[in-house]
Amino acid sequence: MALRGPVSRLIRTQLRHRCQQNRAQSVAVLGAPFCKGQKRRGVELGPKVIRDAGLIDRLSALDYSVHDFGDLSFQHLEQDEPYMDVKFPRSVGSANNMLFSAASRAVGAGHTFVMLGGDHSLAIGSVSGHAQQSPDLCLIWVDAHADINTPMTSPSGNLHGQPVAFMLKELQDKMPDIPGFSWTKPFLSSRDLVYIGLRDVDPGEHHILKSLGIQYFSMRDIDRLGIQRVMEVTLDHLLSRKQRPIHLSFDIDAFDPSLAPATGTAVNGGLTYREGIYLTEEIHNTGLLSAMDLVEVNPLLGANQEAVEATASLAVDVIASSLGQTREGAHASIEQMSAVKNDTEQLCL
Ligand SMILES: NC(=[NH2+])NCCC[C@H](N)C(=O)O
Ligand SMILES: [Mn+2]
Ligand SMILES: [Mn+2]
Repeated sequence: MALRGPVSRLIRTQLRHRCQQNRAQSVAVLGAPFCKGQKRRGVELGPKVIRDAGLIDRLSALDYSVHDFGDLSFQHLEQDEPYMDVKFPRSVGSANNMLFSAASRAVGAGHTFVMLGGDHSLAIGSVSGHAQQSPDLCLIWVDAHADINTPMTSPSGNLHGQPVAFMLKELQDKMPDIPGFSWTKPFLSSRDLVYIGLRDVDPGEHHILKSLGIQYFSMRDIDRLGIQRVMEVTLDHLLSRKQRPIHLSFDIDAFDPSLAPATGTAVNGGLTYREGIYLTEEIHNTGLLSAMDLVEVNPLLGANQEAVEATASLAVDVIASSLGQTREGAHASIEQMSAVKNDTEQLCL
């Protein structure tokens, strides 16, 4: 029986809106094959192995329209002397400037933005590009490391250990003028950031975390509280005052090296598979994830092909789960089915 009259018209209008909302759900994937934020070759191959592990098909199966924008191509700079102890400042600055524009455009066009690294220095461009469109965003940083060194505190001079220092307003007067970074401006308050998974924090970083009162959950905290409580407190901390867009910056080395061996700065005692997936499921369930990074997959550092594939496939699982893949299965809603079949009789089911 076909539905007629004002009620059915109302239902059909609502269906159309739902359908349009669903269609508006689109993901932009962008590769950033870049390695100059650290010294080991191979992390620039991250986007390729993550795509080869089936990322695009997995996201398409989740009912998104997936826009794969390919990889950025970064220019090679011949002259890039260290500044203080900071390595490759101009290369890192210019790569991030490109990424900044791309991220801002993707988010501005209404996509959920997924950046495939590359090393973690790329979060400077990715998060600041996102913030350009969503100034009230909050940041969840999942990592064995805090990546909040300043050039003065960094033990290595590697910029992948420093991206958060470029973002925080509270660290503005601790940051020198580094060549290549004149385009950056701090945009994040320390209360809008939460770390999960820390277990290798440098003394200068520890001092910054404590003196700014940054909310963090080390692996020890996860042992004590359990991942469920950690996510509850994380989301409460970031969202209880107001609902706002989330940026998830996920370093694959947050996982235990037995699960993610192909990475440059592996640290024992990391997240289990189930903790990592629960964490991303909870972020998805907020409905507020607006951009994410998946960084530090380095296929040249796996002991063999199997190790590389395990790491890349874990990266795909993290992204898919952040974007709504569930462990309990799912079926299309009645609204979706009726919209697809263009048949309101489905409603009688
Ligand atoms: N994104 C990463 N994997 N960072 C590792 C950083 C290691 C160390 N804390 C440093 O600053 O050099
Ligand atoms: Mn790390
Ligand atoms: Mn990192």
